[in-house]
Amino acid sequence: MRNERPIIALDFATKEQVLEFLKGFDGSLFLKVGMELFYQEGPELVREINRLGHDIFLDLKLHDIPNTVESAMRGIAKLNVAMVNVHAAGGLEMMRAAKRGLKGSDTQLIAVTQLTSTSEEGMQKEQLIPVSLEESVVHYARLADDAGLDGVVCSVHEAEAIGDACGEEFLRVTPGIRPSQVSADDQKRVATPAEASRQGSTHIVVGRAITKASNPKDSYQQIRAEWSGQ
Ligand SMILES: O=C(O)c1cc(=O)[nH]c(=O)n1[C@@H]1O[C@H](COP(=O)(O)O)[C@@H](O)[C@H]1O
Repeated sequence: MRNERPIIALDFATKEQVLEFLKGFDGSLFLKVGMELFYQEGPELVREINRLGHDIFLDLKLHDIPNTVESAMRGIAKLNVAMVNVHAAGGLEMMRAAKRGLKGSDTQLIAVTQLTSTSEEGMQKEQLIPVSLEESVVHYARLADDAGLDGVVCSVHEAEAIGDACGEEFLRVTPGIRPSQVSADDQKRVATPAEASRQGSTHIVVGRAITKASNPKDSYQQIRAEWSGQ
C-alpha cells in the first residue's frame, strides 16, 4: 500500500539533535531510526518518538543466525514500531525466524535486497554474483515473499520489476532519493521523488536531502508534493 508521507531518515548522533530537528515540523511524521542513532540512544529514544505520535521504521538491518534474529525480533516487537528490516542475504530460514519473532505485533517486516550504495559492477566483483543487479534484487524479493515478509528495500530502478514478480501489495521501500540538483553522495542507484512515484515505489526514504537542507521543512514539503504528484 502506497504511503503518502516520505520516510525521513533521522541520521543524527544524539537525541538533542533529533528533538531540535523535529521542532521544525507539525503533525505526525514517518521517521526512520537507523544504526547511527539507535547505537547511541537506544530503545528509549524509539519509545519517546512513538510517544510524540510519529510512526517509526526501525532500520537495524538484522543479519545473523535464525535463532539470534528471532530473539532480537521478540525484543523489537515490544517497541511497537511500524516497520523493521533484515538483510535478505541472511536467507529464507533467517527471514522466517524474524517473522516468528514479531508474531503478535503489528510491525511490518521488510528485507534489504542490494543496498542502494551498490553498483552492478561492485556487486559482481565484490560479492561474486554473476547476474545483473536487477536479477539479484528480484531474486531476493521473491525469497522475502516466500518467507512471508511484507516487502523489500530496493532502489526505485527495480521497483516495477518487483511489483511484477511479487504483486502490487508487496512493499517497495526505496531509499537513494535525490531531488534533481542534489548530490548523490555515497548512493549509486538514485532517483527523484517523481521517478519513484512513476516506477511504483510504495514508500520513499529521504535523509540528507531533508536533514542537511537549509530549510528542512520546505524541502520535506517539496519532496512530498513531488512524490504525491502535486
Ligand atoms: O534500509 C535502508 O533504509 C537503506 C537501504 C539501502 O539500500 N540504502 C539506504 O540508503 N538505506 C538507508 O536510507 C537512508 C538514505 O539516506 P540519504 O542517502 O541521506 O537519503 C540512510 O539512512 C540509509 O541507511
